[in-house]
Amino acid sequence: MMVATMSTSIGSASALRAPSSNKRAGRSPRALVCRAQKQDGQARRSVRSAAATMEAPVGEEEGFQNVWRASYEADNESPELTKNWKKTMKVAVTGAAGQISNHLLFMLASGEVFGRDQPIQLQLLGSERSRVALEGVAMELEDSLYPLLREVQLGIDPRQVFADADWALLIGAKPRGPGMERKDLLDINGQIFQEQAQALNEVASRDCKMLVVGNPCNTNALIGMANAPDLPKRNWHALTRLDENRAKCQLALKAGKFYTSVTNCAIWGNHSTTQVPDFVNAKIGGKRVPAVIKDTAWLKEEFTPKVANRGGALIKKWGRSSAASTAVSVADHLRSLYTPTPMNDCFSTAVSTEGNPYGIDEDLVFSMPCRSTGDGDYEVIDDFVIDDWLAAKIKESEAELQKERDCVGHLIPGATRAVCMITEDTMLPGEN
Ligand SMILES: NC(=O)c1ccc[n+]([C@@H]2O[C@H](COP(=O)([O-])OP(=O)(O)OC[C@H]3O[C@@H](n4cnc5c(N)ncnc54)[C@H](O)[C@@H]3O)[C@@H](O)[C@H]2O)c1
Repeated sequence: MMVATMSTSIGSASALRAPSSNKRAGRSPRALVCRAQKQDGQARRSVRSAAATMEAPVGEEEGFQNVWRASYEADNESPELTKNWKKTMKVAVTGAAGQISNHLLFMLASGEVFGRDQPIQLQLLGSERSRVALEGVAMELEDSLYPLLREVQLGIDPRQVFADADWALLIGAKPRGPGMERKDLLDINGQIFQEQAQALNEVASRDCKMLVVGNPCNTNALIGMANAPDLPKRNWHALTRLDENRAKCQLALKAGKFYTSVTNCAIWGNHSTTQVPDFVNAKIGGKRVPAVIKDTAWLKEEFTPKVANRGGALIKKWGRSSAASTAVSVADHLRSLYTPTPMNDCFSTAVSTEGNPYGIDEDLVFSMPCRSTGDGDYEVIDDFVIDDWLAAKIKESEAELQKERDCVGHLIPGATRAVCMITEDTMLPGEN
């Protein structure tokens, strides 16, 4: 039972206090701790529920300006529920007041992503513009009464919000504004990821894993890994699972099968219109796709662009970019890392190409077929067949990523090249 409602409004005058009788009355409440502080030494307030207040007075913690925390303390009421729970996982999410997060946060808190035995603490990063909206998000999380959600922190400073994070889901990024060229967007969002990576390098768990969703996600992840030298490069991912899911759906529709029969379906390359959905190695009902869908022209000329342009087609219909299916694909991505990959299957994730078995430039973040033993880590599968068609397509996506890398050389420590050759105004997924 919750004993206090939380007001996270910045500067709200009334401090909420739970009835002090709750603990003594033996109700063992799920105690709510709420702190709201105003920045720059202005008036601050700290609120605690009775259960917590009786144990210790609230102090003002250094470095917690701009951070609002709602902490659900274990109430010891149901030891049966919690006795097999794992250690709380700290999951930082950026762009937490945005569309994708609005779906994803609730999936994370419910346990359907990391498991019903995995309590989590959400550390939510917003931008200056979205800070009030973020408080609304926290209110909805609170009202959802998720037992596994142990704590929520809100803030706009990555150095505070990323503290000890086990996972950082980096969703927040700026959309392209009117008249903005693609190279400008690479620069603007690249700066966000440079700053956030530096913060992760300083304060996150040394095993922290990062998933970049904000576009252009491959290059943002490349900037991230270069600016976080103390975190393992292989822990950086960029999301291409949505593209994989879209490819599976189209193959299943064409074959007249249910999508669960589509396996081994990889996306190669950039999360952009040069991405390569791999029908050469994909299977339907255990058979190679070209043996099931014999229409090669469809596979090459319709399927491939349809998957690559799906985001844009969706915007035309709906007026905004995919959010729910993106959140689902983030959940799929995370689950794939914590579930052993079945034999003869794979999942797609864009990761460092260092040491890759396909001869791809070793200094990129490139989507490739991977498998996991279920421990959160992955390996790149090394025996995919690369025919001439696939090889040529992979080269195109590689060339695009090389150009993107050159455009953001100024954000990559030690980069040897920082000349932007992207003159054409190509689109990011979802923009067209
Ligand atoms: N990789 C993929 O498959 C995929 C799919 C869909 C969307 N995306 C990308 O995901 C990103 C987010 O999409 P959305 O629909 O949620 O957008 P959105 O505009 O609804 O939300 C983005 C949020 O991020 C916040 N933000 C901006 N800069 C920030 C910063 N520096 N720190 C923290 N927060 C910041 C904004 O205030 C906003 O609340 C976009 O870049 C989009 O292109 C990627």
